[in-house]
Amino acid sequence: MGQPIIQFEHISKAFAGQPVLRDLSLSIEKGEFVTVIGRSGCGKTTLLRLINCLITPDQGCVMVQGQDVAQTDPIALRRRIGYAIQSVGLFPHMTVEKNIAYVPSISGMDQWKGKNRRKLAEELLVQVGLDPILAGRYPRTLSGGQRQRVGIARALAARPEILLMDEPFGAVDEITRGQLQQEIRRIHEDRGITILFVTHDIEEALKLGSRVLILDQGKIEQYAAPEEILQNPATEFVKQLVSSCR
Ligand SMILES: Nc1ncnc2c1ncn2[C@@H]1O[C@H](COP(=O)(O)OP(=O)(O)OP(=O)(O)O)[C@@H](O)[C@H]1O
Repeated sequence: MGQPIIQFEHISKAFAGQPVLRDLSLSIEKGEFVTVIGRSGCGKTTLLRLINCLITPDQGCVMVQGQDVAQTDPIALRRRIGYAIQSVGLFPHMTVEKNIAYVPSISGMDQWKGKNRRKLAEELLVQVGLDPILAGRYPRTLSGGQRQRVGIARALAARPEILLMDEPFGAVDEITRGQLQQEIRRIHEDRGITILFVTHDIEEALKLGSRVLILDQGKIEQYAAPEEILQNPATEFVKQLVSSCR
């Protein structure tokens, strides 16, 4: 095992005096697919946003690829880390192609210049299971599921080594969700990318994760492979969480 790609070292974070994460330490190895689960408000989004420096810890540090994120230019850091969220946040005045090309373009990635841009955007659309013809459309003309997929394509465009996904499949129907799950699995396998994926659904967490991180009250209840969690739940909380999955 090499150096962890992401490390939380004694992280504490409170909002308005309310502790959200308490002295949390965690190492994530390169290439893992970590699913993050816990009750609403337990700090899942906070954990993700500490990685790309959208928020800063009160105590402790977060290391990404061996570098303390507090010492890293946050803009450069965010360009290296894909971020896909439930609300997607596509730019409404830009075509799908331009949305997807946005980060690579502002990062000065040469291969995204000129005619090649359409080709690369179309390739990404195909990877996330969409018809490449959508490249020329505007977000408002897409369905919710299509927008979700474009959001993932956009997060992947700059070929990040880390992809943060915050309930990316929360707003789609069950069939689309199943398809998106397969697609993200395939992308994970093909690219060898490290993924952190927040979900409310324990079955999804166990199905997708190479490791599952279970949080409660700002602490780690268990961080282990799905089989281990099912066979040896570390706490009463984990036992209850997985009780419906046996
Ligand atoms: N910017 C902020 N200002 C104040 N409080 C915040 C802020 N961000 C998060 N919180 C609070 O911190 C706690 C954890 O929030 P977080 O979004 O990390 O939870 P979560 O586990 O992702 O929740 P959910 O599953 O509902 O999305 C919540 O009580 C939330 O209200």
